[in-house]
This record gives sequence, structure tokens and C-alpha cells, in this order.
Amino acid sequence: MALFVNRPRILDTTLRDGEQTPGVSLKPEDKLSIATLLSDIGVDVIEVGSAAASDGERESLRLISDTGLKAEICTFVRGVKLDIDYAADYGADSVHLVIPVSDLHIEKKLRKDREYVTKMAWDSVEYAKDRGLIVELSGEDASRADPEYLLNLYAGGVERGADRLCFCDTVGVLTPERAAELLPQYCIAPLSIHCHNDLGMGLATTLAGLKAGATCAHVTVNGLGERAGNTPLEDLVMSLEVLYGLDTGINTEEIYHLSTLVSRLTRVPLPTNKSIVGEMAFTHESGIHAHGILRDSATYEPISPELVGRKRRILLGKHSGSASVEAALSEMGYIIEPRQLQEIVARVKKLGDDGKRVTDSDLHAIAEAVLDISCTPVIRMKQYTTVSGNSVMPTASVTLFVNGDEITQASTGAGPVDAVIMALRKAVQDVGDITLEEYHVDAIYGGTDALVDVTVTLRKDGELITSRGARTDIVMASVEAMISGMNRLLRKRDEDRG
Ligand SMILES: CC(=O)SCCNC(=O)CCNC(=O)[C@H](O)C(C)(C)COP(=O)(O)OP(=O)(O)OC[C@H]1O[C@@H](n2cnc3c(N)ncnc32)[C@H](O)[C@@H]1OP(=O)(O)O
Ligand SMILES: CC(=O)C(=O)O
Repeated sequence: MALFVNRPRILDTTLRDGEQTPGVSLKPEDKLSIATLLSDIGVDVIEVGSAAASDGERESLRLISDTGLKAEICTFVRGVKLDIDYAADYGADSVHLVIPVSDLHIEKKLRKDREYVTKMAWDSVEYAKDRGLIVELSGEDASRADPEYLLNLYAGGVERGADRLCFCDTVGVLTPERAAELLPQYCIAPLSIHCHNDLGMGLATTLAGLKAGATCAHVTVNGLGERAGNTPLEDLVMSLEVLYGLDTGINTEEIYHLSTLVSRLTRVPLPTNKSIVGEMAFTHESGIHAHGILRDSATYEPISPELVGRKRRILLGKHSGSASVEAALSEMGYIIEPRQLQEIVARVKKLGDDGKRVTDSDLHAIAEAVLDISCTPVIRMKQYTTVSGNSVMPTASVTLFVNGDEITQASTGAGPVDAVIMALRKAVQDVGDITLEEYHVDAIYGGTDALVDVTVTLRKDGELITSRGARTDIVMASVEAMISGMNRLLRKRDEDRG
């Protein structure tokens, strides 16, 4: 039985509440890139910021409004004429008119009374309608407000022309049960629900709100937002689609693209275990899981990664079993006997026990040792030099033997590691276009002379591999990881050619 009657609308507030994540600040062109993708994937309304906040915010609103996106363009306003004027003058279609409605907010924050706030709300609705705006009249801290007072404020707002209402669980204290109790009385106009994740209840309460009659959910990409953030777009959309069988109208295959764009532009990294979009959401290491996945991915994946624009990965480590190690070896082109496989699995587990991430290069090296294959590396390092300091541009030079030819290259970079990696890539560019997809340094414990563990993910012709370098010198560890990975990728090409 379907739990929701209609397709819920989605209002994305990544560019407003999401940008209120402390430390996040987006330039107008960044906001436009995100808004364009949000509109393209099918979001109904985009709250692009708070026009009153700054000149840059108004510039963003103008830029996005003038682009003519399919989605409705909304901006946050207080019950203040100036805010509403900004919204109208800078091209918004609609306003998210936010009015504090709990006594706590009215008395302590605004230092006003209920009558003052009611009048402010109603006058603002009338003014915004006069300025030609669609109005979503929103109760801030609605979950802690007196329900009777709130209903009266909403009803008067609707009488004065408010097109929609919104119920904000501003500090994330609403439970799904309370949402089910409270919300039906407010369905006197299309109702939105706006939830925060302070206690991790955002998604559950948003779903309960939709079930209780709300017709629109406020969400943010990656769950960004004040404090612990808002209900994540990706979680809500995939829950509605997969668990409740609803067509949200969102192109789910673009979700990962959207998530990584937002993470990159906001500089808020994704937690590795974040549902749907975290690095590990479709990555498996445990032997029992990998064995199951290899037979039927549904055994340990509730949705297929392709549905959200991702790919499955199987990592090796101390929890691996023979099925996943054999699959990884076979992908690398090794044909092995059962006894050799047992030995390789044992060595993989030993690396894991030593606290190491097991990379493709590690597996390759183990396989070569166990199978006793001697392999001539394509690249050998002759020397590298880096220069850095407070008054010089970080610079690196490298000399490599590439297929026996001596090649020297130099590069500047953001720091010595960046410079040496650029120089290495330049030195091998004639034999392969290798890009660095990820660079990771494991936490260093101990003193400044402790071992540094660098892992790189490299790509060539669509193939991704990981490799590691571990030295006390971070530049040397980086060079080691790069050379090992580049050799693996270039050797693979030579092997493929026969
Ligand atoms: C739950 C939420 O997410 S609410 C949205 C939060 N977003 C923002 O704050 C957007 C960014 N904010 C800003 O740039 C600034 O705070 C501005 C431009 C809006 C206001 O700046 P200032 O005028 O310097 O005021 P300041 O930030 O110190 O205080 C907020 C003022 O707005 C008033 N106010 C707060 N909410 C509302 C509201 N919904 N309607 C009307 N007035 C409000 C406060 O009472 C206070 O005014 P007061 O000093 O006269 O009492
Ligand atoms: C308006 C808003 O973002 C809130 O009340 O949480």
C-alpha cells in the first residue's frame, strides 16, 4: 500500500540553509553551477540564499534568476519590508518568509509578543503578494510553538494570500509521532516540512511529515545546514523511491555528481560512511559480504550503485576472503592455483593486521612474489629534488628512466608534494596520460620523524588503481606511491598489448 498520495515536491535549500553551515561561503558562479544542476535533476524549488545578507547574495539571486532555470527560484526573507524588496528587485519567483512562532523565539530572541509577530507575519504576506511574489509563510521553531497560536497565524496568512505554508523543526526536536499528530491541522494550504538533524531525526521526521499531509520536503545536498544540518536530499529521494515506491521526478543517476560538486565547492568533505554518497556506501571489504556480492549484489546492497551514478568497489584488507582476492587478481589478469591463492590471502591479511590499507600495487607485488614472476618496471627513479620555503615558489625536478630513456622534467606547485607529482606526471606523459584522482595521507602518530603513509588513486584510460608509499619523508612517500602506481598502470598496458 502506498503511504503517500501524491508525488512530494522537493525544495532544496543547500544554497541557503546549507550555506549556513559555519565556514561555508559560495561565490555567485558556484551557486549558479549548483542551482543549474539542481534544476536539471528535477528539484521543484531552489532556495538560493538570503537576499538581505550581502551584496554577493543579491548578485547570486540576480544571476540565478536571470538564467531562466526550470525550477522556481526562492529566497529567504524575514518579516521585514527591505528583505522582501530585495527578493522582488533581484528577480526571485518566491519568498520563504520566515516568522519566529515559539514563545521562546518571540519573547527571548525578538523581545516582542505574539500580537506583534502575528501582525508582522500578516503584513509581510500582504506586502510580498503586492510585490508579485509567491509566498511560502514559514513558522520558525514551529515544533516548540503553541499549536493554536500557530494555526491562527497560518490561517490569517492564507487569508491574506500566502500560497504555501512551512513547518520548521528548527532545532531538530520533532519526533515522527509528534509530526503525525501536529501536521494534519495545518494542511489548510500546501504545506512544507523543514527538518534539522540535531538528533539524527531529520529524514524520519520529514517522511512522517509527508505522510501526515505535507506536500513538500525541504532538503539539502549532503545534509548540509546549520549545526548538524538538514534532511539530506539524497537520503529522502532514495528512501521515497526505493522504500515507498514513489517517483520523485528526480534524476537519481545525477545524485552522486551533485553531491561531489557541492562537497567540492563548499569544501565540506563527505563523511566516508555517509549514506548514498559517502566513499564507503558501495564499497565492500569483508570476505562474507564480498563473496555474496560477487554472486548477487542484492545480498549486501539495498540499491544498485548505478542508480545514484556510482560504481561498486571491493577493497582488500584483513577482513577479505579468498573470493574477493581471487576476483581482484583475475581483474589484474593473474591465473592462480588454489594453494597460491591461500598464500596471497594470508599475506593480504598480514598487511591488514599491520594496520595498512591494501592497495592494488600491494596486491600486485604480493602476487608477483607468490607466483615468482619477475617483471621489469617501465619507470625507474634516478633522482628528484624539491625546493620550498617562505619566499620561493615550491618547485620540483625529477629524472626518470622511462622504458630505458632518461627524462628530466620540472614543475612548480602549491607545495613540494604537488610540485613533484606534477613533474612526475609530465615526465611520463609521452607514454600515458595519468591523472591523480585522490591523494590521501594517513594520520601520523608519534613524533615528526614518524612514518608517513601516502595512498594515491591514479586513473589512465578509465582504469583506476591505488598504490601506497610509506616513508618518514612525505615527499619521498608520495614519490614512491606515484611511481609504484604509474608502473602498475603502464605495465598493465604493456601486458594488455601482449
Ligand atoms: C533558522 C534559520 O535558519 S533563520 C535564517 C538565518 N539566516 C541568516 O541569518 C541570514 C544571514 N543573516 C544576515 O546577514 C544578517 O543577520 C541580517 C542581514 C539578516 C540582519 O543583520 P542585522 O540587521 O545586523 O541584525 P542581526 O543579525 O544582528 O540580528 C537579527 C535581527 O533580525 C531580527 N529578526 C530575526 N528574525 C527575524 C524575522 N524572521 N523577521 C523579522 N525580524 C527578524 C532580530 O530581531 C534582529 O533585529 P533587532 O536587532 O532589531 O532585534
Ligand atoms: C527557517 C529555518 O531554516 C529553520 O527554521 O530551521
